[in-house]
Amino acid sequence: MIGAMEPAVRAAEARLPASRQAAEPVLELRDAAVRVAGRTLWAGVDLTVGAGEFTAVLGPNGVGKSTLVKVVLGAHPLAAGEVRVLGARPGRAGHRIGYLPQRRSFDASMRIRGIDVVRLGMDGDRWGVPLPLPGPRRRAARDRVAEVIELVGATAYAGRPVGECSGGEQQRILIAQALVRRPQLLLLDEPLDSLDLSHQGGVAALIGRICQQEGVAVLMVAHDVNPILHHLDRVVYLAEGGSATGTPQEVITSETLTGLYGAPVEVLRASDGRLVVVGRPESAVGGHGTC
Ligand SMILES: Nc1ncnc2c1ncn2[C@@H]1O[C@H](COP(=O)(O)OP(=O)(O)OP(=O)(O)O)[C@@H](O)[C@H]1O
Repeated sequence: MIGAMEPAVRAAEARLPASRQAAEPVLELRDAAVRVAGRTLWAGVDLTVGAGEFTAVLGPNGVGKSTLVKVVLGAHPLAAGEVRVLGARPGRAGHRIGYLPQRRSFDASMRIRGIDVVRLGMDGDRWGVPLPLPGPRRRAARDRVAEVIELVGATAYAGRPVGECSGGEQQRILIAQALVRRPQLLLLDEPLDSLDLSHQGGVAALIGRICQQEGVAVLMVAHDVNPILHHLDRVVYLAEGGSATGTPQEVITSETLTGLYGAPVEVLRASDGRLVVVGRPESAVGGHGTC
């Protein structure tokens, strides 16, 4: 097992402005391990995420990436170690966390408009008929919905039925919904899944911008690191029983992945900068062999 790469974390933190270095971490995991159905999925995860930082969770299918997100949400317990979310135990942060679950999309017959989907992020967790908000609060809510729709670049189609929107447009609407209550931490579970390459690039750039402009920390499960590679501050790479944490340049190397898998793995860089991982059980950096 490869533990956390503390020098890597220190190097990443040294790049941050002093105000952000001093602030309390948004998310901290210390020597964390998870068991599911009597099996240790991953262990030794050490991770510190500060405001405005973009972290990817990588690893093969079934290794426990979504389970890590559930740990942060407080929906799955750790078997060992510690986790702190916004200075408290998981499950206490409420609307300070925005969450986009895996494989959410809308049926083509869905008539609700994009703007209404975003507005549901404001108060959709409350049961019953909503009480009318007083004027100033109603205006503030409406302005925030418009602001966040503009932020994700969805103004042109937010008034259309969401079922008529493309996969990439729906993903932007859903990201807007997760952002509408100004979360400090955004959890995204494979938001690029099923998008074509150009939409992947657009949504990846959007998420990078959200980190920088809004100061939101993002933890994103990804199956292919390449679309987000240039926006990332660090990665958590999970493998059966172990983990490695650091900048992409430190973790996605032949040496680190060979140690993590306990079998020869080669990381190649294509002429366009994409990473290609060869000789391991299943791809988590791109397509198997090439990407
Ligand atoms: N409630 C459960 N009971 C038993 N096993 C479970 C349960 N929930 C998850 N698992 C198992 O735990 C493992 C990790 O699941 P998880 O969804 O976290 O993996 P993942 O890395 O996100 O996978 P993928 O890349 O395929 O989405 C899987 O083998 C899954 O079958």
